[in-house]
Amino acid sequence: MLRIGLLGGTFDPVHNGHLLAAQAAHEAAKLDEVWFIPTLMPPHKSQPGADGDKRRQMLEAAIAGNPVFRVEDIELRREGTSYTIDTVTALQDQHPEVQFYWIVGSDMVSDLPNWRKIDELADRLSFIGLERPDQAGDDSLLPSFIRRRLHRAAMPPMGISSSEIRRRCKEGRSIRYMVPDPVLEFIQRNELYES
Ligand SMILES: Nc1ncnc2c1ncn2[C@@H]1O[C@H](COP(=O)(O)OP(=O)(O)OP(=O)(O)O)[C@@H](O)[C@H]1O
Ligand SMILES: O=C(O)c1ccc[n+]([C@@H]2O[C@H](COP(=O)([O-])O)[C@@H](O)[C@H]2O)c1
Repeated sequence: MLRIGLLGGTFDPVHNGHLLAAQAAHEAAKLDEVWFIPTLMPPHKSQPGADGDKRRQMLEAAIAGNPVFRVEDIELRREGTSYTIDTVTALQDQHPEVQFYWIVGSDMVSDLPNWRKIDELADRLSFIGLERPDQAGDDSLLPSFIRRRLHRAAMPPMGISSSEIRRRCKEGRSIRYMVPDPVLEFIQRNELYES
């Protein structure tokens, strides 16, 4: 059975922290592939700054050349709020032969109990929760049905966020080495995040 990790996010824009997170999950959980899933409308955030197609193009540019990374635009093609349960249900229907894992950043693990239909989601797949090697995540506060389905994967801390990148662009500061060069070129060419 193919083992595929799903990394959902706004990716506004994708940055090196996302790529390292995908790589760490790939290695720790012995995944065959990681699929990046850009949200159309994130459940717990304001609307993205860049439109879905531009965020998808930046992702494609970021992962080019890595045969085990792929962009899955299922949420961009579905109207309304991008709930993970809807995405996972659809992907499992389309790929019954695949074992899926949902990858979550260390800051997101404690939020899992608030996700839509989290009990059904935890029945459908396991989670890979990234954690800093020097700072183990405290899972004792999570409900046991989530804890049972949570695998931890160590990742060297990388203090980069999309909001920091957008802030830097607005201030005219450099984001070089925070995003892959093709993403930097795309942002500059399209004058993204300048206002
Ligand atoms: N630097 C990072 N290290 C590890 N995981 C990350 C990092 N940045 C984001 N993630 C994880 O990647 C997923 C998608 O994140 P998202 O697209 O919201 O990026 P973000 O940088 O957190 O964005 P924003 O700053 O706009 O909130 C989430 O699970 C998030 O926890
Ligand atoms: O389905 C939910 O209720 C839910 C609540 C919060 C976050 N998520 C998903 O988690 C991923 C990361 O979220 P975010 O807010 O960091 O972009 C993204 O794919 C979201 O759709 C999903």
